[in-house]
Amino acid sequence: MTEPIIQVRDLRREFVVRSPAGRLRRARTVVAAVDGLSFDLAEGAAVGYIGANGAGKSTTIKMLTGILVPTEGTVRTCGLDPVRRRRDLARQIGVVFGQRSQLWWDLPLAESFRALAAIHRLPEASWPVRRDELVDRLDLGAFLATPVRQLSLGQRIRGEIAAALLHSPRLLILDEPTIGLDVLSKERLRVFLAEQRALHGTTLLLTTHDMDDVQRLTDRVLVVDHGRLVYDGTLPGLTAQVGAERVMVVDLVEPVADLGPVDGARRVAVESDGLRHRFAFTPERTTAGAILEAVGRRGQVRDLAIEEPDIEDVVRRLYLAPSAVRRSTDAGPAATA
Ligand SMILES: Nc1ncnc2c1ncn2[C@@H]1O[C@H](COP(=O)(O)OP(=O)(O)OP(=O)(O)O)[C@@H](O)[C@H]1O
Repeated sequence: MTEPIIQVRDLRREFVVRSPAGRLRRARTVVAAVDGLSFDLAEGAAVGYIGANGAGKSTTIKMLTGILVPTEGTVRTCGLDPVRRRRDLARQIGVVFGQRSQLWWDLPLAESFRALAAIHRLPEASWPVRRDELVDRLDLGAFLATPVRQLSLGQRIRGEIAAALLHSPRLLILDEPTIGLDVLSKERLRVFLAEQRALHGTTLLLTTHDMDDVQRLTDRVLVVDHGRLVYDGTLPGLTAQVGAERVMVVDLVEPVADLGPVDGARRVAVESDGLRHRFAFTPERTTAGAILEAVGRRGQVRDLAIEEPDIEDVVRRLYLAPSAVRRSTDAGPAATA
């Protein structure tokens, strides 16, 4: 069997936090941001790493990429110890932190790409081809001469992703890549990432608070809570386990005040004087197709959309029922309880 591209065993990272205790004294508390984490990622996988604020996601990613030293446990990324072999690892991975730039703030984007090509020692004969592909697919042509600090958030994130993929890494790690982007920019980014994965087989590890990112881009979900893994499995498995509902939004051509009961679905709202109807459902009870068929018998459907449950809501439900969820449905090491 080939070695996992990421292997994490009993990983722990502590931080010392000092807080005021009385007028002159400061109390010293040790916080375990990551607390006994174990998992494997196979090459080619696409994994969503999710959890509430402060759950330990960024700390894990920093250890996977060699930025932070673990307090205990082991990490191997691309078969390497990330701290000792950080330079070698940098040639095999691409990392994007949505809220922090890795580009040169005062350099035009094109110069940042050139600098990265030099750092990674990419062959002069081939790297411009890759750059042009990325510039084309990410629609960056108009901004190549613009200093990074003058780019909009959406333009900058596209630039960051192009920079992270310039050296065709085996593993792409994205920390909140769509944060702050508008709906259209998010969508374009997801299409691009899915396409890159299909073309190059790049392994993807993604932290996000956006359920649509997870749904569109990943096939496995790891949920972390207080630095511990509390779920390892598929997204449908996770939403089913916590009973989270999807919502189907149906717009009609002509208003209908009451569409009547729809088997397996719960009517959430009727809006715009009967033009828009919302139905909540779980895949165990019915399907989007069955709801559409039932609605179509009573009115003419103009448009529809499915709203996924909110990640924060799913995670909250998961935390509320911890005993039910501490299991692993994927191959590989069981989630640590
Ligand atoms: N340098 C640090 N010093 C002290 N505490 C830290 C440090 N970095 C992280 N922490 C703490 O560790 C915990 C985990 O933080 P981390 O940033 O990994 O969470 P996260 O899951 O990425 O959160 P978010 O979704 O808000 O980005 C938090 O309680 C945080 O306050």
